[in-house]
This record gives sequence, structure tokens and C-alpha cells, in this order.
Amino acid sequence: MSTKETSPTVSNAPVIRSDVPGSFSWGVFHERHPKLVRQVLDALPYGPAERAAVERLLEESTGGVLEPLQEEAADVAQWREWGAGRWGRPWGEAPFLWAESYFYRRLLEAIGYFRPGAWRGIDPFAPFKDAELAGSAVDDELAALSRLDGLPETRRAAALLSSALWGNRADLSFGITADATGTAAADLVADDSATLWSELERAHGGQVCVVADNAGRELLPDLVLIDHLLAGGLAAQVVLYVKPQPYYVSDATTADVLAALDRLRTAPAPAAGAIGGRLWRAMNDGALVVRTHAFFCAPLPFHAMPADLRAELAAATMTILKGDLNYRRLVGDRLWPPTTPFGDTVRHFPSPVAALRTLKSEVVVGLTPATVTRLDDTATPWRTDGRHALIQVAARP
Ligand SMILES: O=P(O)(O)OC[C@@]1(O)O[C@H](CO)[C@@H](O)[C@@H]1O
Repeated sequence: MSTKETSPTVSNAPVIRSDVPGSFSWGVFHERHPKLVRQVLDALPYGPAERAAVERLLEESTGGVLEPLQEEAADVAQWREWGAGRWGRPWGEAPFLWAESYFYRRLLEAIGYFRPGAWRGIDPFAPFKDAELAGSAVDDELAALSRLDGLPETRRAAALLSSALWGNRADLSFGITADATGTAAADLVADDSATLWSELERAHGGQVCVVADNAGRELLPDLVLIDHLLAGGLAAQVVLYVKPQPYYVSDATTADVLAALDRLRTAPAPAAGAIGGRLWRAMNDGALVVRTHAFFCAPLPFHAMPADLRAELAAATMTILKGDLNYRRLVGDRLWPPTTPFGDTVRHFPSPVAALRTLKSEVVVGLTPATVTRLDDTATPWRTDGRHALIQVAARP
């Protein structure tokens, strides 16, 4: 897979890096990653070799220079190409997206994910994903699904979309969104949901692609939304893209889809069980297809996607991208002026596209000046505190 970065169609804002002490991106490496490493090493009984390799990665990524992958794996040549000119340079000089993505690829190397042996293929984040999915909060959320059945169709659809949106924050369950006016409006900084529904209606019965973000309590509402699209005929087929390997802690893999599907199917709540059964049959029939592509673990923006993935997505009547990382890759992880039109930054995308994202990093586009002023006046870290979200759509011209 040869991917060359081509520039977006608008003038380029500065690429976000992680070399400014005290910045959000600097904090991800120097504050979040040390905590993550402790959690990972405490969650599974790795041996001395794996533990030492993870500690070396942490030391390198917070004060050293970029070292290439040390062990053979299918993607080593591609990473050598992606890192050309970067090896031997400080981690902070690389684009934040590049460096953060590489950190997770190196973490997998350190714990032996690709190495022949006992740890091959063991998801280092599985303990966190499993605990979240098994939690009583999920029981309560699935039970609340039955409350949606009694709602008028448009209210139910709005509640499902809102649950999928806020699932990224995983504390606004079906129950809460069923009671809200469709979305936690105060925290929604951009809301193109009406356009999203009208575009889905216009393309009635087409193929919708959903690019998943996190497993567990985000993937469950994503699956329930997918069931709604299929059962209501808004999509004849849904392609759900997941990651080919563990990534950014919570990102969903095929194993996580199967676990979430099983959680639905075996839920005591009849509504959840019915949805799980329909999704299982949809996978049997090919109406729901789970797919992946190596590029979803690439350290590059989506405007650099390879031709084969571009061709796959071009067939979609709508591609729905979930979460913060996908948003950064979609619009470009740059310090755009927040009022930059969303459509200007996504012209490269091969299909009509929608972003459902809670704001957990600095990049944001498509806001009105009044919204930016309102948010700035709160004197809070609104770009990164996960308390705000957006639904943004760029329809087919
Ligand atoms: O894509 P998600 O799961 O919504 O969030 C991922 C993410 O927000 O977490 C990191 C901060 O912890 C960011 O750098 C990254 O974009």
C-alpha cells in the first residue's frame, strides 16, 4: 500500500505537533501515556522482556528520538516509508497524529503482539474493553432501549443518533437521550443531524459505511443505530469498518464487534436481544458487513488514503465517521480557524460524509463565530474536555 500525502483543497493551517510543553498534545505524551503504560502493565502479567520494552518506549517517546520498528511484521516496510526523514529526530517534531499513531504501533511491538510466541495477537487493551462491556452500566443502558420503542419514529431516530454521538463520551446512555430533546443540545457545538437524516432519506436503500471508533459503550449504540438504518430501509447494506489491530486503547476490532453483538443478543432486555438477533442475521445475509483496512491504523490524514480504500468508500451513499481520532484524520490535524467551513476540509473524501464526534483534541472546524465566542467565554478547555460534541455533514454536491 503506497500512500503519498496530497495537500487538502484549502490553504493549509499549521500541522499540530506535540513539542510545546504544556500544550494538550504535549500532555498526551508526557502525562496520559505514562498513566496508560502503568495501566497496561498492571492489567496483564507481561514478563520482564515485555515490561522493559514498554518502559523503553515510554522513555524514548518522552525524551528521545524516533527509532524504527525493531521486529519483522507485515507493515514494517510501510512504516519505514512513512518514517523516511523522521528517524533520529525528536518525537515532538513529528506531526502529533503521526507520533501518537506510531506510539501505539510501537506499544504493540513492545508487548509482543506481532512476535511469534505466547503474546502474539493478545490485545493489550482487552482488560479495559472487557470490564467496560461487562459493567452494570451497560445492563442499564440496554434495558433503557425498550423505552425507545414507545417513542415516535423521529424521536427514536434522534435518540439513537444522539446515543451513538455521545457514546464517545459513554455517559449519555439510551435512557438519558430518550428523555432529552434528542441531543444534549447545550453541549452540541454544531448540529447537522437534520441534513444527515435528509441525505440518508434521499439515498434511501443505498450502502452506508460506518467507520467505528471505540469498542464497548460506544460500539453498542453504533450497532443499534446500524440496526435502525437497516430495519428502516435507510440502508440496504451497512459496511462497518473497524481497526485491523488494537489501537488508541479503545478502538474497536472485529473481536470487539463480536463481543458487543453477543452482549446485545444475550441481554435480558427483549428490545436489546431483538436488535442483537437482527444484526446477527444481517451479518449472515450480508446486509451488515464488517470490514477493515490497514490504512485505519496509518499515521496519516484520510486525504492520503490509498486507491483501494478510496474506491470502497466511493460506493457509499454516506460514510459516517465516529469519534475524535477519525475527525482529526478527516479534516486534517491542523490548527484550522474554528470557523473554517467543514466542507472545505473534507472535499477530498470519496463519498458524502458525516462526523459524529465528541471534542477531545484541539482541532475543530465548521463552527459559527457566535459559537466560538460563546465557548471561549466559558474559559474552559472546550476543545479537549470531551464535554462538547458535533454532528457535521458534507452532502454530495
Ligand atoms: O477517537 P477517540 O477515541 O474519540 O479519541 C482519541 C483521542 O481523542 O484520544 C487522545 C487523547 O487522549 C487524542 O489524542 C485522540 O484523538
